[in-house]
Amino acid sequence: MNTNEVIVSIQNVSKAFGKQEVLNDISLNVYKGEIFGLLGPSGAGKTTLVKMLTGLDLPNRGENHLFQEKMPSLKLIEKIGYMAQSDALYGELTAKENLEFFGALFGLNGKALQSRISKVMDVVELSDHLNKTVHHYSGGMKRRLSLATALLHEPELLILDEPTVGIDPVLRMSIWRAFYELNEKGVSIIVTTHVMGEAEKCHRLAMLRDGRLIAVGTPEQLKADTDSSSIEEAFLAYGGVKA
Ligand SMILES: Nc1ncnc2c1ncn2[C@@H]1O[C@H](COP(=O)(O)OP(=O)(O)OP(=O)(O)O)[C@@H](O)[C@H]1O
Repeated sequence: MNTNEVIVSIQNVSKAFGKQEVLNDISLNVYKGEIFGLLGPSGAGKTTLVKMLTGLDLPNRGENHLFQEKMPSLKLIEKIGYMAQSDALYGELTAKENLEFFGALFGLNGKALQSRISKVMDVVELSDHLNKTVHHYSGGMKRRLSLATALLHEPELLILDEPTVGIDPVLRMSIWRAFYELNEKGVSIIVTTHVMGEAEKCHRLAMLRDGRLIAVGTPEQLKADTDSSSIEEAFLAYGGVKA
């Protein structure tokens, strides 16, 4: 369901921590309706880039625009769902209590909040564990609950930082099914990964290495342009190191 409407515009963005340049002149558009992947090995700069897209960090040079609004912008908070790399959940609370807390932050309450909670728990297949203390959740369940918190306020754009890291292949497939279902309902998704198989599931991909953009395109284009039979081969052909 790709469209021509640009919802994320990354314009000549660079970022350094001290003397270490972590992102170098990145320019990139993401269109409404896309599942867009940021692929690169550990340390490539994926998290740094998505943090800037959510407004949690600022570039040293360049600008990020989301929905035609320069980031950071408080106005956009309701349009974005962000799932960070590490789960930001309260272990001593139940899943329901966690979701009530995060829902309240977005101004949800009463029946509307309870209805959203049951909907998002259904999406992540955790409905049977609503009243379980998060402390007793497995790592994979926590990832899925984090996704549920990102979905609560029905964001138009989901930004997911390695959402399936540490999750077994069966669960990974069920999470990707959830992404496709959300996408079919009009949600655009930006997802970071270093897993080649996941990159293949995205509509378009940006390949990052050492803070530089080395290629952008559909998985099919990237493979065809490098005469590769896999995304991994294409990544190496573009000058990436093994992710
Ligand atoms: N707050 C910070 N202070 C100093 N250096 C940082 C900071 N955040 C990130 N870095 C450095 O920036 C580089 C890129 O990190 P980043 O987390 O963006 O990479 P990544 O592609 O997301 O990697 P991973 O897949 O391991 O999460 C790394 O060398 C990291 O050490």
